[in-house]
Amino acid sequence: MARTKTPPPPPAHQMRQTTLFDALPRARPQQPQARRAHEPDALDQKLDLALSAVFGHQGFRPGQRATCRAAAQGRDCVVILPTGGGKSLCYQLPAVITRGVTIVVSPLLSLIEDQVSTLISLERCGGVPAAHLTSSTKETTSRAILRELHSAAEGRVDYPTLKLLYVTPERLALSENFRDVLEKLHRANLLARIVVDEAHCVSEWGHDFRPDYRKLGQLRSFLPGVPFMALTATATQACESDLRKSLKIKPTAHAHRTSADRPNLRFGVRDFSDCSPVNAAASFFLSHTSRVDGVWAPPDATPPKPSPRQERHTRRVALMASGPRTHPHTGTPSPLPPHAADAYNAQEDVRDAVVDFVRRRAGQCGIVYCMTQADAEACADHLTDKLKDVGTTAHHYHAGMTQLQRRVVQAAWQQGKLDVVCATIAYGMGIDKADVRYVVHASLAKSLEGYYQEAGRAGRDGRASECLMLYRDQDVGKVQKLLRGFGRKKRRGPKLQRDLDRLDDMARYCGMKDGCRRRQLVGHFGKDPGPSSGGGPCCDLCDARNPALRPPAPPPKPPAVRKRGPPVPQPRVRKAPEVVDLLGDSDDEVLASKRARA
Ligand SMILES: Nc1ncnc2c1ncn2[C@@H]1O[C@H](COP(=O)(O)OP(=O)(O)OP(=O)(O)O)[C@@H](O)[C@H]1O
Repeated sequence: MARTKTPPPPPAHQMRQTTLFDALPRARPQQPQARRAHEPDALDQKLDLALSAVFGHQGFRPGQRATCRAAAQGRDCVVILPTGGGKSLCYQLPAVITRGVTIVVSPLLSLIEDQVSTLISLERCGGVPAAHLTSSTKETTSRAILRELHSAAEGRVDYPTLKLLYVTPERLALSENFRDVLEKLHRANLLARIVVDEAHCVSEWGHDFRPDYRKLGQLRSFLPGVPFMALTATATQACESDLRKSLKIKPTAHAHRTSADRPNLRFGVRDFSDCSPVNAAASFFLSHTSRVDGVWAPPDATPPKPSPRQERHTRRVALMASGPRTHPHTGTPSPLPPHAADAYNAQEDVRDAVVDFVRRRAGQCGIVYCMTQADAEACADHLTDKLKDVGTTAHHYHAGMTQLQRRVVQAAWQQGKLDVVCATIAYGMGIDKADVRYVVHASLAKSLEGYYQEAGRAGRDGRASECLMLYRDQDVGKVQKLLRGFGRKKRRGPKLQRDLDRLDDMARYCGMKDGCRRRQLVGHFGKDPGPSSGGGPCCDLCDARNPALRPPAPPPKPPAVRKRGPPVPQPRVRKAPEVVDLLGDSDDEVLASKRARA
């Protein structure tokens, strides 16, 4: 009987793994949930397999599959997905299934560290090999990374173990050695892709322009043919076309832009500048609470709250009665001039509103954004102090803390040991916590783009969440001053004008008395999303117009029973003019009081 010969095993160097994907168990790919426009091919199967085996997801989110396919085929990509839409997967998955290293340029250290630690701790596949080269990378680690890349590029090892290497744009711009290694990797066909995350930083039309991002386009000249991928959540049309030009994105690039709409977010503004009618809607926003199942409903029995103006007046009268004012934290007497006392009161009002808002959401997780580091600390102290009874914990987070302090606070918050983080915008990018139920801005954001990105940290799990802005019109002046700069750093020219225009847009959003805040926000980034489908959360202005959500009108008073008889003479009461002023009585009463004094 003729025996069939088994072929000899290939030489060891041919048995190498070329990608991490090859090391994965050959499980059957999961059936895709949605019907696809094309027949699933080998690439689709590879994507499905890596999606479940490496990342543990059951299906792709809108836009992810097409982007992963285009990236794996070596095309340029531009991806504009809302915050929490799953942009990272669009470059991490292709990085895992293609040969070579993917370089990810990202603007923020905390974002980079977050991403790397998530990737290396993906347990299903024993972790995706990822690292970063930033100012926080230890010298020995940096040297080891560069050594490995050089070895692979020079053919001393078959391929680099690293699949994803995160760098800051500054690092890329500064390090000759790093540029050199990129060139060598490219020549050895081991440079898979350059990813530009938070790509709006490339454009001067973006709200967070970084000059070093602008230089990224130069990489095209010494890395010809290397595909680029640009991703952002907040790019207006102008910003998108500028970043395409700057990064020299090819016309054949795959583009995916979804509406910036986040239907699970409810937007509101509470105006502390005056007692505008918007405040009625805003108080209503504050007094409503979300149930865990995401249905919006008024709280069961809340005692009627005095309006902010009434509260302010009560406090001023009490202040006048209590003699010279003392600082609440230091205890030192501070005879404030009248305008400063006003500002101080407004600040107190804002903090009280934050306390009130957080108290109604005790046990939920949130972020409070503050303008300065001192504000963030004071706000966290205030919340901790006032919310002891409901067990809410709060801590500040800002750039003035050491890296270790920041890590401890972030870890406690991520693990649910801390309810609220009071932060400056340093805490904005890179927070991947699914169950943030609210984001409160205790001060004005500089632009709608920045605001939407920060507010977008809420509700990444898709469940109903709230975004509240506490607004005082004097904040506009403060932010304008910051934007104009001081002394030698004074700014001029068209860039300053663009920033001031963005601030105007932000102030206009806060001052809206009509219309829909969600439509205003989403329309700013592209197409108007149209009116809310109803039933879900929308904004304070829409809710105020919705008869189903209007608080029940108080029952009519029974008519007073008049007794007939001669009129009883009333004693005349004289009011001191300052008291009349403080209580905000009507002009008629002031006039009457003046007449009485005359
Ligand atoms: N296909 C998917 N199925 C389930 N979960 C997913 C999927 N894709 C991404 N996610 C999860 O969604 C969350 C948000 O993803 P990611 O951080 O990539 O969002 P993003 O668009 O980068 O947001 P941001 O702009 O805020 O950085 C992550 O926890 C991620 O694991």
